[in-house]
Amino acid sequence: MRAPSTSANLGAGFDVVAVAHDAYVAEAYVKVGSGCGVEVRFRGFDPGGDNTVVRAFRRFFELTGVCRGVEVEVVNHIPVARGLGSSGASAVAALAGFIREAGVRVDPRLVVEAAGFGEAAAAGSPHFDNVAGAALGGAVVLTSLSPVDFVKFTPRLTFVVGVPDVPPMPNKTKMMREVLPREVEFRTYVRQISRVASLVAGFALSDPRLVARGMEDEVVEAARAPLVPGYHRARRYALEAGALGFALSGAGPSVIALVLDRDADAVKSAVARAYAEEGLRAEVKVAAVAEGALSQT
Ligand SMILES: Nc1ncnc2c1ncn2[C@@H]1O[C@H](COP(=O)(O)OP(=O)(O)OP(=O)(O)O)[C@@H](O)[C@H]1O
Ligand SMILES: N[C@@H](CCO)C(=O)O
Repeated sequence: MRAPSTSANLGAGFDVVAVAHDAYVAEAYVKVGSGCGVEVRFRGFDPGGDNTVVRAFRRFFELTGVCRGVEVEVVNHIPVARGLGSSGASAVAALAGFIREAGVRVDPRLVVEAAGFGEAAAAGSPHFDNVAGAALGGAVVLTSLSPVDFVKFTPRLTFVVGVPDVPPMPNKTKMMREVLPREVEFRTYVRQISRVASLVAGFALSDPRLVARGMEDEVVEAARAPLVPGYHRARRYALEAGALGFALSGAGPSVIALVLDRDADAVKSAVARAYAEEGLRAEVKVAAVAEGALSQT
């Protein structure tokens, strides 16, 4: 089973918006037997015993009242701790693999809720955006956090994803959530909800210029950008090269630019040049919106 990489937030949509893209994938190979409990092995990066997959299954079995013996092998091609949803995608791929192998029908909202709780192993607190994107694909908007509910759109969008090769900060997402302001000024709040409205309208109308307007953010990115190597130069060069919008991918350090197809190569080169001038190695890819893991169940 495969689950796509995702970019959460997209600027103003903190914790409630994510897009799934074909930049990378996480794979899970699942065997279902008798008994009750899950054993997970990781090929490549191993996050240790308390990981998102184990926590997601634990929550899934609680929510569904179903418990089976499950063996999972995860092969994660999504760069870890880079803001591309690696922790969430591995849990979603594993759960979707279980659903297919066990031949059960499950409300997608339960899958997203279980995997989102699993994210606490990575981020210190549950968040549902990355896992909703990995499960459903497309552009997902969380319309309720408790109980979890969402709307999926399938806009035709093209992105450039920049992944700087910087030493992973320990507990990166947890730390990036701790630097966020506790309060915002009311007029700031109103500007932000206008941006989220623009994100949603842009997804619904498949209008990249509306989506781009929602990728502005003066709360979360303002707090996080100073901690992200290359962010400002990559943003400036991407916009100068024709990008419509630019944002941190999730909690970073990766970045995501929204582009028209005709500008994709120019923006990709501009972002690569920005990182090179910062003395950073980076992988920069053009990516399209991807389908989610549950489309294969
Ligand atoms: N199944 C898993 N796969 C990857 N990382 C995991 C997993 N379970 C727990 N982790 C922990 O989470 C960290 C990566 O999660 P983190 O949230 O920091 O980044 P990410 O998921 O790659 O991207 P994003 O910022 O979009 O969430 C790893 O350093 C690891 O310690
Ligand atoms: N919405 C989460 C996404 C983490 O990838 C955050 O920004 O902390």
